[in-house]
Amino acid sequence: MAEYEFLKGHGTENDFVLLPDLDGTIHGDLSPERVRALCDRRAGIGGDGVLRVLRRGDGWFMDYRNSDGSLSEMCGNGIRVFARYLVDAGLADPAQPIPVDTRDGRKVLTVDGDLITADMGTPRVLGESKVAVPGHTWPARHVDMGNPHAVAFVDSLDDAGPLLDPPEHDAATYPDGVNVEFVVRRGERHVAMRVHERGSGETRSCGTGACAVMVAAAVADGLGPGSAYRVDVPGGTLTVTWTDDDRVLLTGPAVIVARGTTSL
Ligand SMILES: N[C@@H](CCC[C@H](N)C(=O)O)C(=O)O
Repeated sequence: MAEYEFLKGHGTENDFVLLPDLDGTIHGDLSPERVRALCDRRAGIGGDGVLRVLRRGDGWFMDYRNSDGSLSEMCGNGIRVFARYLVDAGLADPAQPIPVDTRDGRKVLTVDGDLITADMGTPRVLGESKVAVPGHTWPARHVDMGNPHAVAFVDSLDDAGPLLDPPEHDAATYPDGVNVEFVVRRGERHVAMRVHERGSGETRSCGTGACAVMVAAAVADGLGPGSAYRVDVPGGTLTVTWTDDDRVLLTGPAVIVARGTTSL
């Protein structure tokens, strides 16, 4: 049985299985079944998603899959873990910006010791719809960070309940599903969130989600580009900066915690 190299890493406990496949010859067509097997927390390695590391031209491509095997355009924590892998493996110089292509286009990462910042590009602040869990319904702001988000401000993070199932949402607004964030205020420019991710369920952090939350909070506060928020997630703390030139920067820790081989 063939054995393949893997690594395991996380960004604020949003965890991933990394599959180095630099020239694209190892993993072929990474099937949803294999992704589910790798992400299985009992029979597999366990993770919220898979990051396949591909070389593309003179740069890199992050082939991201949710734990249910579905594709997403972008993963903000995943791309920071991806950059950590490149640096640890000697494939990228931490003193230089690191460009990584994704299904949402090129992102550029910068490394500052334990912290990695991803330039996530320009957010799209769209309309409002509703999200619901049993017993609660909230208005939710649609923010597109390359992938879709619905941001709901709630009285207590407990109100979201166990989040075992995807929250109800407007299928016309989100024909491909949605990542739903529940947010409370913690202080000035400081919020806390829980998230139910499309394709992965409740996770302990979501980078694109933290960016969507920051943007929704800033808009609600009458702010916009030129502001920064602390965003607490169950797995740690992220900093999101909305720059004067309308780009969103996501900063936080990203670590590789294990490496080995697998036949999965
Ligand atoms: N955890 C990620 C987002 C992963 C993709 C998402 N579940 C989707 O389907 O859009 C992040 O850190 O951004």
